[in-house]
This record gives sequence, structure tokens and C-alpha cells, in this order.
Amino acid sequence: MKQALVCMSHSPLLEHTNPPEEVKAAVEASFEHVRAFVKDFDPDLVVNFGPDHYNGFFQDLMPPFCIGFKAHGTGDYDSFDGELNVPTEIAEDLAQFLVDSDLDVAISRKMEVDHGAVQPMEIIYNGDPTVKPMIPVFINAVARPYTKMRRVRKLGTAIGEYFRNSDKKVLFIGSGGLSHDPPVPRFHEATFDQKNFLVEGRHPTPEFRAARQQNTINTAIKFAAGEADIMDLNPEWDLEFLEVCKSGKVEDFDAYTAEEMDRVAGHSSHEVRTWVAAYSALRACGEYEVTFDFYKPIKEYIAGFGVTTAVVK
Ligand SMILES: O=C(O)/C=C/c1cccc(O)c1O
Ligand SMILES: [Fe+2]
Repeated sequence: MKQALVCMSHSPLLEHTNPPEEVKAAVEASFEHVRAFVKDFDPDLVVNFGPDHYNGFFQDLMPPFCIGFKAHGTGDYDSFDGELNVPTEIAEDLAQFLVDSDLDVAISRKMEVDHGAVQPMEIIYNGDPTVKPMIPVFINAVARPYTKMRRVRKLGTAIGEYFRNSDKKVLFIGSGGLSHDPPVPRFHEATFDQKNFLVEGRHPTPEFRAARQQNTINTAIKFAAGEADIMDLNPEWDLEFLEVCKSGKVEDFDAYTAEEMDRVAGHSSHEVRTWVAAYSALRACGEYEVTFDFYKPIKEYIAGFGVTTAVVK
């Protein structure tokens, strides 16, 4: 077995809010399963499809996709803060392959990645995402215009094709989703100050960052109490999405549109684009089997919380 996959929701609230004990235990058991799965697979290399939440990418220059040649963690919500272990030459070669395959990706030699990208690696490797070489692949999930899902699938497919005959064991990670609507500002509905932040907000002061994070924590607490002014989770949408993942028919992802996702699954449901890319990458390596799946709608985490593992058959 040369390729495997982990796709999971992330939430910066894991350490900041308190769901009922049985919910926490179920989530922890799913993490334990993922750790054992990855330990058993023992990848040589990780390709990490991650979103960003205005910690690394802003609307001064927002690419649909970006391959990191070098990257570091921004440390938001106490996530990993430091240089990541990116295999630069492989990342450069991958980017060339993608461009040759008609996929015009951006590249960065100084990519900043936030909790959304590093949290699965932190969970898998007990807090240290540098344990394995990792190529970060950013997928925009916060700013319009959103690329069509078909393009995300094609990006994932091409990345899978690149690694299909590799002598390295590759783990594809997708991080984010499922339905959720945390208080990340949206440009056309934003105040003057928020608009300024969405364009110019890189490297905030510690005070600004703390206030922003506290606002998300407060929103989660209110959401769990039924008092927050954000969209509800949508377990039905989540379970349908998980069915597509399990079916292996990655072309079925193409039917998801940005308008419908915003309307029924919340404005951050676009994070499932990372799953679409990861599942498409795995499918390009062969027919796959989903070997584990977990799902719970968890308001304290503001997340339709899904965790899956898969392997090429
Ligand atoms: O405040 C942010 O930047 C993000 C918050 C959040 C909350 C819950 C689930 C997620 O995927 C998030 O990114
Ligand atoms: Fe997120």
C-alpha cells in the first residue's frame, strides 16, 4: 500500500470549549484511531491540503491554490508556531508537473499556515507537525470567487497522478469542514475595519489576535446555548457529503456549488474543498476503500465534525 488518506474536520475550539464528556471521548477515540492508522501506514511524505482563515492568506493577493516550497506555522490559537519540514525539491517538481498538466497554481517560498492546515498533523504526531516531510497545499475556502469544485477535483487528481508511481509512501490529508459557519468576516458584508483587516491584516498585534480568537470562543459558547447569530450545522448535508467520499465517485463532487454550500451548509463549508482534493488524489492512485468514518455535529466546536481514513485497495 503506497498511498493513504486522512480527512478530518479541524476546530480551533478543541482546547477552548467544553462539549459533553461523551462527545469529547468520542472525538478523542476517533483521533486515537487516526493516530494508529498513520502509525501503521508510516508515510515517507505527507501532502497536506489545508485552508487558511486570514492568518496566512489575505485579500491583497488571494490565490485559489498555492503550493508551499517553504512554510511556517502562524501559531494562531496556540497552534504550531515555527518552520515546517517541507521537502522543497519535491514541492518544486510537483508544482512544475501541475503547471505542465494545465493547472496554474501559485507557489510560495514563505507560506504561512494556520491551525486549519496544521491541526491534523499536530493530532497525529502529538503536537509536532515537523515529524514527517510535508508539502502544504493551500486551497482558498474563505474568499470569493471560489473555483469550481471540478477544478479542485482536477488539482487533487493531478497531485495523485504525480505520486501514483512514486517509491515513497504518501499520506494525503484534507483538513476542514464539514458544515459550519464560524464568525470569519466576509468582504461584502464586512464593516470598514473588517474590510481593512481582510486586506491588510497580516501579522496582527497579540492584542488584536487575542480579541479575534476570544470572539470565536464566545460565539461557540453562545452557539451551544442556542444563542448565536450564525448558521446552524447541517448533519444531513454532512452525511451526504460523506457518502460521496465513501462511494469513490469523485466526479460527484462537481455538483457542489459555492452558492448552495453558502446557503445550506454555512460559509466555511468551503473547507470541504480540501477533502475533495485529497479524495481525488487518492482516487487517482487507484480504487480506494474508506476504512474508518466518524461523524458528530458539535456546536461547541462550531463544526459538523467528520473524521475519515482511506487506503487504495
Ligand atoms: O476563527 C477562525 O479563524 C476559525 C474558526 C473555526 C471555528 C470552527 C471550525 C473551524 O474550521 C474554524 O476554522
Ligand atoms: Fe476552519
